[in-house]
Amino acid sequence: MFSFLKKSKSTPETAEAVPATPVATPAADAPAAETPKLSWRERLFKGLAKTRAQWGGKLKTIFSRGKVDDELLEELETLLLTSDCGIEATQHLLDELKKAAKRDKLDTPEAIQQALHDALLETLQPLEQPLDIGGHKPYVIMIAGVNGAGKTTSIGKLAKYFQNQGKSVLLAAGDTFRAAAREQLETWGERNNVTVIAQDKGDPAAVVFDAISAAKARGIDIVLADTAGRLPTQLHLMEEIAKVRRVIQKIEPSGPHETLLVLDANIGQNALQQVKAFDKAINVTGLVLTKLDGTAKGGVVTAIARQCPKPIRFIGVGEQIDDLRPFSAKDFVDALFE
Ligand SMILES: Nc1nc2c(ncn2[C@@H]2O[C@H](COP(=O)(O)OP(=O)(O)OP(=O)(O)O)[C@@H](O)[C@H]2O)c(=O)[nH]1
Repeated sequence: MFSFLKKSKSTPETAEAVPATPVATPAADAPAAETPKLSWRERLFKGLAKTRAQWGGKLKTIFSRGKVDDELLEELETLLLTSDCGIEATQHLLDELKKAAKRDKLDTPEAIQQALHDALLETLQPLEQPLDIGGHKPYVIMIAGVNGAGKTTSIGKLAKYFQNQGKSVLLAAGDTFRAAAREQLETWGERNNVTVIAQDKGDPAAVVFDAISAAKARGIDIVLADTAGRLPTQLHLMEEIAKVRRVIQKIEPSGPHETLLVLDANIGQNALQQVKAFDKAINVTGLVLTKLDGTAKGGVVTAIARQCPKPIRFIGVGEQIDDLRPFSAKDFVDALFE
């Protein structure tokens, strides 16, 4: 019933190989079946509980004064900084609040809270740019990030997400460094009933090259290419991933059509360095922010918005297959204030 394909160097890919039959099966939902099904908004709300807990009570106390004075601004500054908003975004939000207070003569806790809500929303809105996968077939998405950021898991979730939109997907197991990553991807592929192109050992660029050839031969809509985790300080590995990108361009000159950097939200402010370093090496076009459920550092999205604005294509708020969705600034901000 599954059609994933494990490929080795000695068995070159051909168009006649096992055809992909990318149809979601009930098995794709198996891990989620034991828990009650929550809507995405409910899961987002639950996922952001830690960040909200950090804000919630404190915001009420801070805003209870009912006027925007120096003391309020100082307390709010501390709260925003401890939520990992970063200095630049914190200053921006405080300035916006001061402006609104003057303009609209804010004099109730509710009005001040609403003004902060609106300033946050305005700051994050530009990052809401959903991925448009039209225009190229196959649409090649390269996934990068540091070790353990959630790349392989996100690929599994994305495969399901795209299948639900009626798209066929092929996975490239470009993490040839960690054997378990390949196995993990194959498990995800099996669950989602999609082909996985893998090699036991070898060159990640070659795996991705083969995967794109296979996708072209089979008329697949989307290639999701995994890569091994690496730190921006490991220069030889950054060069390796830059090579993967160059090799993609050899077989698909317009690709990769999206280069996603996966960031673990727990790293807070370090996210900024990672975006800058990966962007330099592989021209990052979008972000996936994972593990927002495990952190009180959700404020890092505002730091990203102000200091290295890249579209946040998806956010992850849990380990289940449905726990990754496109970023909606309004849903995100609402979930922080509800
Ligand atoms: N709670 C939570 N856990 C997540 C989320 N996304 C990924 N994880 C978990 O994070 C861990 C690491 O995920 P992987 O997908 O293996 O990370 P990776 O980036 O592929 O790791 P390497 O291959 O070692 O670089 C796994 O236990 C995942 O289940 C999320 O949104 N929330």
